[in-house]
Amino acid sequence: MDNNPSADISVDLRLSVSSKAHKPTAVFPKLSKRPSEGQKKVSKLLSEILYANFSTNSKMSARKFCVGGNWKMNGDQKSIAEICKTLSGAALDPNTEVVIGCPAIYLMYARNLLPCTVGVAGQNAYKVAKGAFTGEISPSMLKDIGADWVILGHSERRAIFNESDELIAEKAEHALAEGLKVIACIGETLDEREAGKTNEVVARQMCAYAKKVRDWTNVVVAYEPVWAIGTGKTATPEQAQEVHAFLRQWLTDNISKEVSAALRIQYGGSVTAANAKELAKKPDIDGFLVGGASLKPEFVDIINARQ
Ligand SMILES: O=C[C@H](O)COP(=O)(O)O
Repeated sequence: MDNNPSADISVDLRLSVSSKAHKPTAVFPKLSKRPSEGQKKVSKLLSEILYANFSTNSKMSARKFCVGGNWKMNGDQKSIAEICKTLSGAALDPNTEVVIGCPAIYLMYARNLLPCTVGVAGQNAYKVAKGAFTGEISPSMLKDIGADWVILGHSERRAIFNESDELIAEKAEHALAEGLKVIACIGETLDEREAGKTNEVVARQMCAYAKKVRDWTNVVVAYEPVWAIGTGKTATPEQAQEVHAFLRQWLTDNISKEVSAALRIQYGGSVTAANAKELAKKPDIDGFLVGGASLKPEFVDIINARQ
């Protein structure tokens, strides 16, 4: 039997977990006598395999909650100063990353008023660094004035400004190359949902990003069902979780297990202080992208939804 360590061993797969180290302490074969060398080898191997899986799961639960406020084309100096004052004076959950998507013209103004722990995002950026592109702004310009993020592929950019999956992916590729972090939006319309095409649509949008994005470290995906945006019709926590779980599996199948475990997926669409806590309990919802409510004091409660 020593020569064939895998033979005749029944293994107890339950993990003994140290709450401090978050590491299984041991996995031992059930033995009626002292373990042989072969059995010890099998036990060690199983411990390593299980610890590797456990580590991946630990990373999943360690995804830092990330809440974005997308102010869209709203605000002026006075109202922005008020929102920034509210955020500066509030006790924000230190375990939640906060990003404000501000109209480009007020980005530097907001940057100077917001706490330094709050990130600032452009709401769009073009796919090249500079040139004859009247009206556009580039990722390097955003970086130059203190933004560290950009929101790309929002459904309003897709629907109103006819941005294609391909253009959005090119923008993401360039923004990442310039050192910005990207909130990459996806989501289905009501017609697509009612036609049973939700998964197909979000997979197509993810595929487009995946053709251009090589390193997902600085990407957060925002799943925003278009029918829930600005309508007051939030996806139920179950509906949102179902799509987030599909996306997680899509990432495992098409990118890698590691990216799937680490990538944060936000939910967006009529998130309010009233529904944020329940949504935040879902295992694959790693934050929110908030429109209307991010302009109100209740945004603080949304940021703190996990407390
Ligand atoms: O980017 C944010 C989304 O469009 C959600 O907007 P909303 O919270 O007003 O529905």
